[in-house]
Amino acid sequence: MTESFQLAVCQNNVVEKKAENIRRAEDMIREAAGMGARVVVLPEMFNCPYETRLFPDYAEPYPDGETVRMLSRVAADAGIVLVGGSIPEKDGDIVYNTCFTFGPRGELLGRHRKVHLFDVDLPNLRVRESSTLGPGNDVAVMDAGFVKLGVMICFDVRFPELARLLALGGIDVLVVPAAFNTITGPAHWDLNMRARAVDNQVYVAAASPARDENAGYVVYGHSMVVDPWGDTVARAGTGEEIIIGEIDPERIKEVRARLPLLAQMRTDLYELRKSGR
Ligand SMILES: NC(=O)CCC(=O)C(=O)O
Repeated sequence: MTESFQLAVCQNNVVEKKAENIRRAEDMIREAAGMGARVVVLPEMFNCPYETRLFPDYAEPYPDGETVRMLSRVAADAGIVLVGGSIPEKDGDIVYNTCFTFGPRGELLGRHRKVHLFDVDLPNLRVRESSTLGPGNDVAVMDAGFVKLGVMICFDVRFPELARLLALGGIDVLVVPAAFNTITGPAHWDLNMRARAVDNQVYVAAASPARDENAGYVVYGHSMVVDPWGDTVARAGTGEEIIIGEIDPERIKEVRARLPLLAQMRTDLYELRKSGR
């Protein structure tokens, strides 16, 4: 990465009607591009209420789905890199929680299927993503020319090994489309985003949907951009909002020069193995 640029995170409301979610996302992406953003990020399941039983009904295939067509078209119209949050993606008999990223000509830069499914038992909150979703099996660095990006979807962010693989692959920004909730959010949202930034000395851009107190699953909100030192560059409230953070290559260089963590790894003692799949 050689030059600074503006990155925007869109924290959109998600309602029951899929078409309305797609329309709202398009409006916010165009607004963010108009504010000068070169990279725009959407949240996890931005076109679908976050309820596991609904994922198959909202699922669509690539490249013929209405949501992915909109993402590609708007990325090209606005000339931006668009990290399309995530949507339920249908491939054969399996539904994945998938992030599609498009480049400034509307080309597909990469696809990340959520690797770690959110199967948890929390106080008053039991979630089994695996009841309707299959896990992804790939880790990919996306090279957009002026920046290298890696994507982890929500629960993925709790697995530092995946972030480290992406950092070793040379990413500048770790993008986390997410939908934490009002139980884990206050405890662990900022902590995880800042920790992944500090561990790997990269920027982290975390995107949440806006909060709806009447939803079956109440999301945390507070989308944020964190710099490689762990400082919060921008942070949303809980409502619908666009936040913008500057991504500066000099900041990455400075932090890595002061604390050369990646260069000081004891790979003679430990090793991360990429799966053979
Ligand atoms: N959608 C998710 O993966 C939620 C993850 C979450 O809330 C967490 O605390 O982790």
